[in-house]
Amino acid sequence: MAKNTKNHLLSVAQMYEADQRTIESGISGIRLMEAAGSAIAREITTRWSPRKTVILCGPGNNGGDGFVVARLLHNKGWYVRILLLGERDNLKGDAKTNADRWPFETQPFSPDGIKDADLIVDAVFGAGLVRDVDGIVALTLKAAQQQNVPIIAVDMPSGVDGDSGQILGMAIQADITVTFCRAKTGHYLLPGRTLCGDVIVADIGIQDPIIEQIAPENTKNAPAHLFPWPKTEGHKFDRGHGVIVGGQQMTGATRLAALCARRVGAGLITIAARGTAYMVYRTCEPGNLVSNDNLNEILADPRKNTVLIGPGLGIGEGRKALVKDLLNTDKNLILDADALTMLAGHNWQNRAGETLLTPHEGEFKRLFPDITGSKLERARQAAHQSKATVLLKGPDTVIAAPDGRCTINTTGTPWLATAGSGDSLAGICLGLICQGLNSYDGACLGTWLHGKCAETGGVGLISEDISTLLPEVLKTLQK
Ligand SMILES: NC(=O)C1=CN([C@@H]2O[C@H](COP(=O)(O)OP(=O)(O)OC[C@H]3O[C@@H](n4cnc5c(N)ncnc54)[C@H](O)[C@@H]3O)[C@@H](O)[C@H]2O)[C@@H](O)CC1
Ligand SMILES: [K+]
Repeated sequence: MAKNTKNHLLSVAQMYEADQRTIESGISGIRLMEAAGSAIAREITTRWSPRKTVILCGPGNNGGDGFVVARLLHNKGWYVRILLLGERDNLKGDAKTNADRWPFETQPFSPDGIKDADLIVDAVFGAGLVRDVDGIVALTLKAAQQQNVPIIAVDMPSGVDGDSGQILGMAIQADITVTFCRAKTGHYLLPGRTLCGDVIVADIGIQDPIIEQIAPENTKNAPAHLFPWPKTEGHKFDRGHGVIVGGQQMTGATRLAALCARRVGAGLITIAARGTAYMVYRTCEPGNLVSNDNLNEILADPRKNTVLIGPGLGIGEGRKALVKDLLNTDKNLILDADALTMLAGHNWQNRAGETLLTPHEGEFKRLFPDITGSKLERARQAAHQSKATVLLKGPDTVIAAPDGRCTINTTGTPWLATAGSGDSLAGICLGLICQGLNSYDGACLGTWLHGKCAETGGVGLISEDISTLLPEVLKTLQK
């Protein structure tokens, strides 16, 4: 059966491979370029009326796409000028063919060349960006930015690395970015995601089986069908029994996590608590089970299958020993916040249960000080090293599995940057994993739901709202 590959994200190398395989299958490069240029022209003409347009063409095939756009807009009666980087005679292949189809002069790159533009098409660099943008290109792109008119980026905003989303030298801020076949990882990793504006993925005739053969390891967002809907004949014990190691002082963190775990359908949640905190938990939400038994005794019940430790935990030798002991159990384990901090320098081993680590950037650096690279690559390496699913938090959260798969999450709002938001996310993941999702699926779906709650809540969101918003978000998943 054909797989749904629409959520897959390609690396730049995979995009070249998809182009190449398509060309080998009998669709010429020139046809692909015509389809790419047509898609861009279509996106422009459906949004804007004819106006003075400047197309910035680079020396490669991104520039070739620009020549196609110029021709198609000109044929529709638009006034179009092209600024070309480098010599027209030096163009090669499909880009040369399309430059030859442009019967007018081109002008060299210069800030002055932008002056009368009412709309700018950035066809300078796409997949082929290999070094920092500087010199006359940087000056011309800056002038384009200062012109304050709509900017349409072809494939990627020039200066943004298609894999990492990082800026090479400088980059242009686009209003829309039209890319081809599938989005690339750099479209969704920051700062690339912001610089792209709206991302439009256009079909240029690359067939799905080619993407299936390439089998991209990166995706965007969790498939919603993973949600473990309660069954009519189900029982609370079929829906998992999660345990949260309750914080002694910051009891709110544990309570937020427990609420979220229950909202996503966990059958039972037990808070393991000691001392005065035990009474706090006993007198709060009545739907939580609360136990002050020894944690080993609590976990002796095999139905208690998943443990969350970290929210509000604090740091200390006893607590560190507790985290290490949990790593030696066969329970599914979600390690968050202080639990992660205490594992700096840990020698990671394969575990019997599922393991999910949910660090923010600071915790990640303490846990994996030697890992460098793009956010995607760092999460992937950390998952490989720790043999655990790694959920690297941020506005562009990345979830990585030890087998190399990664998901970039795109839901959420800046209102999630608030105390208690991470505890809620850990709780959602606990609720999903205790119901039987593996740690990767649970983390991907959990992050997606968490972000959707923020989008649904809108402005003024506080962490207490997240669990309350979950039912509204879940309703949108029901067919
Ligand atoms: N068959 C294909 O491969 C297709 C490619 N398409 C387009 O082709 C693009 C990729 O084309 P290319 O591989 O030619 O790459 P690009 O056109 O993105 O850039 C390559 C050129 O830019 C130069 N360059 C790179 N970084 C530079 C810098 N910082 N300063 C100055 N010069 C720099 C390189 O030396 C090379 O000449 C895609 O982004 C897409 O727009 C589309 O037409 C669809 C089909
Ligand atoms: K571009």
